[in-house]
Amino acid sequence: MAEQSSTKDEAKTPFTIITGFLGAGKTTLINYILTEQRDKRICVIENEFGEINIDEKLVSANMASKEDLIQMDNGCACCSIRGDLVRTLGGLVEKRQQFDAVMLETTGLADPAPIIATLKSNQWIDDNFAIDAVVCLASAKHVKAHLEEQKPDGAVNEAVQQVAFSDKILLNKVDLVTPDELTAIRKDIRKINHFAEVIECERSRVDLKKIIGINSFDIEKCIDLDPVLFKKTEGSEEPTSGKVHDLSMVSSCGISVEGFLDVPKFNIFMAELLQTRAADLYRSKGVLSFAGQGDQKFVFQGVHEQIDFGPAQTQWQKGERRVSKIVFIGRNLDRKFLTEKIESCLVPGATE
Ligand SMILES: Nc1nc2c(ncn2[C@@H]2O[C@H](COP(=O)(O)OP(=O)(O)OP(=O)(O)O)[C@@H](O)[C@H]2O)c(=O)[nH]1
Repeated sequence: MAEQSSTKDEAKTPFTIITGFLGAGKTTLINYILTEQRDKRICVIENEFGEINIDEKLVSANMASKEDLIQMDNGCACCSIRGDLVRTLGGLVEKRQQFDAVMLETTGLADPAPIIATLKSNQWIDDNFAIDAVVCLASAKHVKAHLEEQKPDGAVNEAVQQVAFSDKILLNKVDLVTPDELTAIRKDIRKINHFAEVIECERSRVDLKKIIGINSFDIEKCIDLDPVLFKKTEGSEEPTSGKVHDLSMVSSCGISVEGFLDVPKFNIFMAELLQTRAADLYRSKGVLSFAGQGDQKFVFQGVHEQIDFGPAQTQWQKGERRVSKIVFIGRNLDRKFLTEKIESCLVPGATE
C-alpha cells in the first residue's frame, strides 16, 4: 500500500469504480449519470473487453465534451493493462481540477481487487484521487448463474469478486425476475457481501446521491477480504495478489462488415444463434447498417438470450463508410462461422 497520503481526501478528485459482470448494466448506469445530472463534469474511463469498442459510441453521445471520455481498449484493467490505468490517471493529474469526479467502467470480466490494489499502492495516484466507492451492477436475471459458475482450480470467479469488493450493489434488471427470485438473489448476494447496501433498480436508474460523493470506500474491509491484496511477486512493480485471473475460457470475437445488412436475414441469424448458444454467449453487441433504413444507425445489445435492438442515438454521416461492427463475448466462439454467417446477411450490391 502507498504511504499514508499527505493530501486530505476532500482535496482529491473522487474516483468511482463501476464493476459488474458482462451486460449487467454498467454502460447504462454511466449514460444515466451523464444525462440525469449536468452540474458535475465527469471524466469517464472506459475499459472494454471486446475486440471492437462499441460502448465508446454508446457513451460518447451523452458526453458534454468528447475529451471527457478515455478509452482503454487493449486488455483488462485488472490484469494485462494495469500499467495503462496508472498512466491514464497519471495523465489526468494535471487537469484533474477540471473534473468533479472520475469514473472507471471496468470490463465485465474484471476482478476489482487488483484494480483497487494498483490505485492504492501508487503514491502519486493516491495523493490525487480518492476512491469514493466501488459500485457493482448485478443483473437480477443472470447474477445467480455467474456467481455459481465453477472456475478452474485457483482461478477467481470474477462475479463473486465484483460483489464481494463493492460498497454499493445495484441489483439491476428487476423487471426480468419475479419477487421470489429477487428475494433468493438478495440472499445469495448477502452471503458474499453483508456490508454493501443492495439497491434494486431497473435500467440502472438509481438515486445518484446514493452512489456518487458517498465516500464509502474502505481499504481495511478490502484487506480483510484479501489479506494478500498488496502482495508483490518478484520482478513485478504492481501488486499481484495471490489469485489467478484465468481468461482462457472466454474470448472476444469482433467482426466488421461493410455494406448493408438485410433485416430479416440478420434477425433470423441472431435468433438461431441465441437459441442454440445462449448459455455460452455472455454478451453480444453491435452498431449496424441496414438496407432500406436511410441514415439511421441501429444498435444491437444481447446478454445471453436477452436481446435489445433499436435505433441508435446517432445517424450515419454523409460519406461515412457503412461498416457494421459486432462483438461476441463468450465460450467456444467460432470466428469463421460467425463471420461467414454475418457476411451472408449482406444485401449484394446494395447502396442504401
Ligand atoms: N430488461 C432490462 N434490460 C436492461 C436493464 N438495464 C440494462 N439493460 C439492457 O442490458 C443490456 C446491457 O446493458 P449495458 O449497460 O451495456 O451492460 P454493461 O454492464 O455495460 O455490459 P458490458 O460493457 O458488456 O459489460 C443493454 O441492452 C441494456 O439496455 C434493465 O433493468 N432491464
